[in-house]
Amino acid sequence: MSKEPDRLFAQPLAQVPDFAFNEDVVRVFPDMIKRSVPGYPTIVENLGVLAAQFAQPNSVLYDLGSSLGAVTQALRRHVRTDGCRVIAVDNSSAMVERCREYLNGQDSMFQELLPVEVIEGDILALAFQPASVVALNFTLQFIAPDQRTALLSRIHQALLPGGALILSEKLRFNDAEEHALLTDLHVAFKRANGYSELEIAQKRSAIENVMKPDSLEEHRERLLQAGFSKVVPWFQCLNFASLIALP
Ligand SMILES: C[S@@+](CC[C@H](N)C(=O)[O-])C[C@H]1O[C@@H](n2cnc3c(N)ncnc32)[C@H](O)[C@@H]1O
Ligand SMILES: O=C(O)C(=O)C[C@]1(C(=O)O)C=C[C@@H](O)C=C1
Repeated sequence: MSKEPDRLFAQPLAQVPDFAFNEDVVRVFPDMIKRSVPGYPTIVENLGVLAAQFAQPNSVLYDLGSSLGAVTQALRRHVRTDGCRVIAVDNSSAMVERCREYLNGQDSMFQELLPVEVIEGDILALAFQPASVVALNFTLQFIAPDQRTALLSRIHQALLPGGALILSEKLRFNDAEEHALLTDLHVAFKRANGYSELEIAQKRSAIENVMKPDSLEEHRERLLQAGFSKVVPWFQCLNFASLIALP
């Protein structure tokens, strides 16, 4: 994985462009996401552990919005169920290209990994195959809010009995005091990871038009509306959380 440090927002920008998963972001993404998302390494590794509990024989495990394939690699490290294969999907060609390189690297280091296919495409236009595990790891927040229920319904329809959707997101909070406290603590987390006030401020304005977090209550309601029977939060660190949704 690239070790290049994220300095994308370190210099003052006359106008901060909307955040995009382009080649510049791809180069620094492993560093960016680890220093920006509290609990990210724990979520990714345990997503593999959880997936191993829900994986059903001869089914697909989806990594939707796979970026560089961190979740796909964790699935391949942990799932041993017969006949499973991973399908990773991302609509950023820069991400997909680098993801394929990293997965080739994983293939050359380990034997008997689950087969994987990386698709460059829009998850909103995907024809889902019967799946036992679907991971949306910090991806739904980048989908237009009015498209989210339809996507989750289609995922629900594809899920096999015994399977699960694992959904990780940045959260907002309906209680203003809770929202302010956890937002401040997230800024402190970024500062402690070496980001300057300028970097934090410019990143915030880059993502505010493209990334729309929901509250835990909104997620729960929407998942139930999409047909899921049970929603179980399994991880929260500051304003970032991960949920298991059962079909
Ligand atoms: C924050 S990143 C996901 C991080 C990744 N899952 C991980 O755990 O390392 C969000 C990803 O979703 C992808 N994405 C956003 N909208 C998408 C869409 N409609 N279809 C496919 N991928 C999408 C972006 O290109 C980006 O790579
Ligand atoms: O809230 C932030 O500042 C973030 O950086 C969050 C977040 C995310 O949750 O995906 C946004 C964009 C980058 O992909 C990395 C992290």
